[in-house]
Amino acid sequence: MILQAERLEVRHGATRALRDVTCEVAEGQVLALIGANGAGKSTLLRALAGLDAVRSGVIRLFGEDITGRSAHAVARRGLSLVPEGRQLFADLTVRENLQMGCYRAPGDRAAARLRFERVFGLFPVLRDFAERRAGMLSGGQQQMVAVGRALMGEPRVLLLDEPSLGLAPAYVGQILDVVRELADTGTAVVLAEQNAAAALRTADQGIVLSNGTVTHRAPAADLLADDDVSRHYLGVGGADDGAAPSPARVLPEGLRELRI
Ligand SMILES: Nc1ncnc2c1ncn2[C@@H]1O[C@H](COP(=O)(O)OP(=O)(O)OP(=O)(O)O)[C@@H](O)[C@H]1O
Repeated sequence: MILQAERLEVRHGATRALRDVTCEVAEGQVLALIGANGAGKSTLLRALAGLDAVRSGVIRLFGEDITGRSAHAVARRGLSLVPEGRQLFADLTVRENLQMGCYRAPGDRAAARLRFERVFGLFPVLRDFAERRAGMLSGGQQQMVAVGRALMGEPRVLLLDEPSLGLAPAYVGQILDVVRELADTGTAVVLAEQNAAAALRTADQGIVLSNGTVTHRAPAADLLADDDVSRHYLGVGGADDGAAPSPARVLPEGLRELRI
């Protein structure tokens, strides 16, 4: 396993955001993290990336204990996080934003050019918009820049926090296709998503988080077929729904979601 976490506990003040969470991801595999709002998905990704302090438990990257290491040290060992909300530099161009991702693996000009080519190969629209300011792009295109920027550091492990959030279905498919492609070329990916059905269709393994603990752990295909998971996280239509599934939101009986 490239990345392993054992019995993690993370607190935010008085809130125990993660309790006894164990997970792992292998080279070439996608692990989907499923769960409702506030379940602990972002906290788990941030803990793995060295951004949230781990109170107890162990994180190993390539077999090395990295628990308590700084985010910078973890990044240098080949792990990259694409945070929720993208966090691009809106006033810089697409090319400049991508360039920012190179700091982890500076290399020479030729190496940088190859990395640009790889990102443009995965997201051709970014080549066309390379000199545009990132803030002018659509949400889906900005998400591509965020993923592309992470890839410029040539990570062996990629953590993605809700990459489909707010995107049109066409973009969701495009981003998740690239995620699959990255895994198929050897990257280990951890994908946190409320868009559970789409994530599980992309993933090899999945875990479901609820209130900071793991409630289900299984191959992604088994989770897609699981009645309990389907009812709570996959929305109407569940695994067979080809369209973008509804987000995991369980409303009290009698209440209908208000769509504006
Ligand atoms: N900086 C923080 N300070 C205090 N509490 C926090 C902080 N970040 C998260 N929490 C709490 O920790 C718990 C887990 O939150 P987390 O953001 O990890 O969940 P999530 O599954 O990623 O949800 P979302 O999909 O809304 O991002 C929640 O109860 C949340 O309110």
